[in-house]
Amino acid sequence: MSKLEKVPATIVTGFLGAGKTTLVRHVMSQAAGRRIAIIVNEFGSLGIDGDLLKSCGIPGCEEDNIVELANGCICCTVADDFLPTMTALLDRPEPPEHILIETSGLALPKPLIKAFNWPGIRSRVTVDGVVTVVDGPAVADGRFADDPAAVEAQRAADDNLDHDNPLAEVFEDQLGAADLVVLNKADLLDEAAVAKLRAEIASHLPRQVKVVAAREGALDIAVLLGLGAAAEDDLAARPSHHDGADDHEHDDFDSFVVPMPEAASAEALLEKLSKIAGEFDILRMKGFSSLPGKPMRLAVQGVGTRFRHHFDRAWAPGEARDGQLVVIGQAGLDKAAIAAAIAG
Ligand SMILES: Nc1nc2c(ncn2[C@@H]2O[C@H](COP(=O)(O)OP(=O)(O)OP(=O)(O)O)[C@@H](O)[C@H]2O)c(=O)[nH]1
Repeated sequence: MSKLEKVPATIVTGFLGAGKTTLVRHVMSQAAGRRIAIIVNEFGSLGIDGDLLKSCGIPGCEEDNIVELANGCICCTVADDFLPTMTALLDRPEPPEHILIETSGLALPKPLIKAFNWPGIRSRVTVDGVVTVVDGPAVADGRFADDPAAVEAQRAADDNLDHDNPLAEVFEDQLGAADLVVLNKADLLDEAAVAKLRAEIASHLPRQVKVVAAREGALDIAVLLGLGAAAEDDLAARPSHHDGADDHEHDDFDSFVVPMPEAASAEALLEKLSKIAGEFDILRMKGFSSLPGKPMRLAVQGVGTRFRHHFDRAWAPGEARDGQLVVIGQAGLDKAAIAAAIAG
């Protein structure tokens, strides 16, 4: 790459648990020696996504290549966190050939795209494309849908209101910014459901954007990278519910960390967590636990009531085998009751 060429950056966005980290891992598995740096941003404070990437064993996912921004959503911390991080990456003796930015599941992509117009980086890096990952089954379950009666009632009081569901707003902002939509978790959907979801997603897209179905974010790197969108030059085509607003808040959502006791088995733990997720309508849980006598750490992931686990790495000698779990949901979660249920 000549010094005059801008480094392309791909923004991977999508709601909590849609499969962004899984997709990033898949891209890295196809890097074939290409120098790809990853910036990963999380809403929860444990830095789990970064940890899972670093321990995945794929060449390129070494610690040096991954920068974690765990200080809230990237859309609100662009000036403090994102820009210095970007500058530091570009100033490396061997700058990355491509940069992947995984936003938090609650981040609005537009302020991040706008940041690429800042004088310090505008001439050095460009948004190659915004890839929006969609959790197919969650959309099919109506997670992002409004209650039409509630919207009508609230609209009577507020002309500007267009959603009663805060998830719907984040979902639309993420689709509004997309250059490519990945309809993920197709393994959990039949053909008719995929066709219906394509139509539903298209109804939220402000312009013609390709929608590709995927399992585990497994798409060819040539489909995902090299879109050449220069999204920072094209902001008007990417509507946001927060256009015109100087600032926005994430106070519709809440996140906290609770200790997770040692469980008898992975199956028993997952069954218990899934029940709690349903009971308290929790959106996302992820964390680590220890099993008696097992040398490996158990990583657990929940999206709604759907859970998965794997053993991610050995506990280090002398390391406290303390389990921890990040819980994310809509504001007003009963933290004490959830912590008690997990401890019980
Ligand atoms: N069944 C199924 N599960 C998937 C698929 N892709 C990802 N998952 C699972 O969904 C869960 C969430 O995946 P992640 O890749 O961590 O999602 P994310 O969007 O990075 O999550 P956040 O960073 O918390 O917003 C994990 O348990 C994944 O294994 C898929 O295509 N099918």
